[in-house]
Amino acid sequence: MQEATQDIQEEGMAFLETVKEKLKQKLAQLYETLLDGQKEIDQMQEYFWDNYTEMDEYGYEYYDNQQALLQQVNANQNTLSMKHRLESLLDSPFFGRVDFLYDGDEEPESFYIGIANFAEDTGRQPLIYDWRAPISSLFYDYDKGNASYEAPAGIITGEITAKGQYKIKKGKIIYAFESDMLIDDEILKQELGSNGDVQLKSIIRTIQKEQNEIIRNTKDQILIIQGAAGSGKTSIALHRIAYLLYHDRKNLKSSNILILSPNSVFSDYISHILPELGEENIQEMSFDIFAYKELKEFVYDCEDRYHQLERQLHDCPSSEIHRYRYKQSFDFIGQMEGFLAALEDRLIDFHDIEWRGYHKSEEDLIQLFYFKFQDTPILVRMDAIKEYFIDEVETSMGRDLKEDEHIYFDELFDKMYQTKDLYIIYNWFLEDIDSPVLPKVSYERRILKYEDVYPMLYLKYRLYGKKQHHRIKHVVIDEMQDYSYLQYTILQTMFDCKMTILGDKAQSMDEQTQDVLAFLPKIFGKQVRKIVMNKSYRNTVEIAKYAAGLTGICDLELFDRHGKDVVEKTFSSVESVISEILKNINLDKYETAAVLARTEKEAFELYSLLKRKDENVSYMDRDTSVFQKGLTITTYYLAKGLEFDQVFTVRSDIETNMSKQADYICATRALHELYMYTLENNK
Ligand SMILES: Nc1ncnc2c1ncn2[C@@H]1O[C@H](COP(=O)(O)OP(=O)(O)OP(=O)(O)O)[C@@H](O)[C@H]1O
Repeated sequence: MQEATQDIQEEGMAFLETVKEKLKQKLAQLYETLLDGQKEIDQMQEYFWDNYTEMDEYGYEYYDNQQALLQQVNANQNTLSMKHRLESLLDSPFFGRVDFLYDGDEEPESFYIGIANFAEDTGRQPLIYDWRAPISSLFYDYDKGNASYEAPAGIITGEITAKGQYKIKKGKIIYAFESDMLIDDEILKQELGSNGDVQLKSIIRTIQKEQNEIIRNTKDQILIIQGAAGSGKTSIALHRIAYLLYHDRKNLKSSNILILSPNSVFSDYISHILPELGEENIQEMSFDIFAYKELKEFVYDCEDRYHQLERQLHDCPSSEIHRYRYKQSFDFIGQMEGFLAALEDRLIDFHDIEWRGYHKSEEDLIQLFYFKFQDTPILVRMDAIKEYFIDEVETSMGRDLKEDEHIYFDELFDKMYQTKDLYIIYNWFLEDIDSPVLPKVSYERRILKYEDVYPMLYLKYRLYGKKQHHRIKHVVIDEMQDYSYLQYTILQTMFDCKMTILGDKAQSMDEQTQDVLAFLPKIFGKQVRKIVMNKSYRNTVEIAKYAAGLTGICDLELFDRHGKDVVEKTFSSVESVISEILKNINLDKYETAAVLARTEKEAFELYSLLKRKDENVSYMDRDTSVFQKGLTITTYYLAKGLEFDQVFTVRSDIETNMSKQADYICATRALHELYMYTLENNK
């Protein structure tokens, strides 16, 4: 073992020098190309300005010049991103090595694995293999001994004769050793023991076997990952995207991927991973913001999920909570479908249409409406009939209609609808099912409660039709437990593509933990594959055990990293809590710490008090878009998905139905130290 490690070290060191040399040569070539490219751009611009006035009257020369310029700018951009990639390779060219003896060969070959492929020239065998290359799976999946990997040509078999792990920083080896295990636990412990960052880290050096299986899964249409807090779900989903982009460059671009993330801070927190892995960043969106934009035409503003949650945290009547839940359920969709089936008769008043001798009788219109155009959504069906009629008229007149004539026809056909206002139609429905109706107010005063946002969006899609988002080929849904049956139904109709859906039922924001796994197969059909991950990596054993005890989770596997015991303390005043936090906070040792409260009001009060003692604290609310280093004060629900070196949970001693989940979410945010503080009588 000693000897083997020495080989790995010495050969690694020699190889490092060779690779660095080649990387430097390649970079020097790139600098030249960049300079030439820039010169070319300058000359093109100069030529353009000198000759602008003389360019031909049809603009062909102008157009050609612009195109040439654009091409050169793009070429420079590509060279620039290649330069960035090679510079980061120069800093740390590889982290793994596998010596593989192909069946039938006499000598093993060494493969070095890094963040990206690097070959001296295109077409030559790589010196460094991208962690996503087929051969690299040997590094993650096997110990020394018999092994195989899936290459484009089929399964390749052989034997791993040696494996090495390296840490290289600024071009120097920090450590190198031979490891006959998958990924040495000591290395993982070091990675996990390091301080938290304001950005989620890339885990390519230490991806675990069960995680690798998910990252490299290209087969399943809908992949659902139910994973314990800190099991690496978000990391895996993002590494999976990087893997899919690498393997299907022809069909999949970063613009074809959409991440539905809970809020802007979370988007910021995960935003740098893909660029770090050599891919472009991808679109992220909160479903609530999307829904709000879709309904903007009918309502002035919409509440988001956090408004609803805050109401629940402030003891709103249970009837209201039941109504909210009911409005997101399967049964509610059924009721709405019943309403829709009978809506046509109530909504439309057919009558004859007459224009300059051209005529459509009521019977004709009914025929067209119920037969010819029956598949067109109701509120745009009259438009289809109008176009049909206009077509007949124009053919017969032998000319196109003028703009004012079109306006006349628009009004004529629109008048047959009682209303096209979704807000009013939704209110008819609420009346029908004996639910409290929305206030009958002008557009500027229409603020939609959260319970009505998705029902109204569903209604909109059924009455106006929905946009198919064909450009999107993969959707990632994080925090899956926080989406309702209705939301998944809408998502299923919007996106007919692959999905990675991940979450943890124990981290539900609602007081009822909902198991979305129970209904997702009903919505997405047989194409669903579910994977459960029970091993938690984020927290120390002490914190993970404490957190598991809060919710009664007993099937959790813990990674063996130890730290301080969890501190539980009760206080009689908020001032004493503040001084205890200030006593224990250690930002000399750590990077990030959080004070997590239950409600917005409580969080803001703690923030104001802490701010008086220390300028360097940040308050995070639902509009915050950047996660800062240092001390952050926020609510438990906004801290979901994030992690901090130290966590101070401040809760009142009044138990509510949501206390358990809130405590669990807070506790599992802590990497190294957890303090659970209780404030008596909420003072
Ligand atoms: N294989 C790994 N190597 C190194 N670190 C890892 C690995 N897997 C997970 N981690 C670390 O564990 C922590 C938790 O990961 P992540 O946030 O992806 O988990 P999660 O399951 O989404 O958590 P939660 O649901 O609690 O928000 C992160 O710090 C991540 O870097």
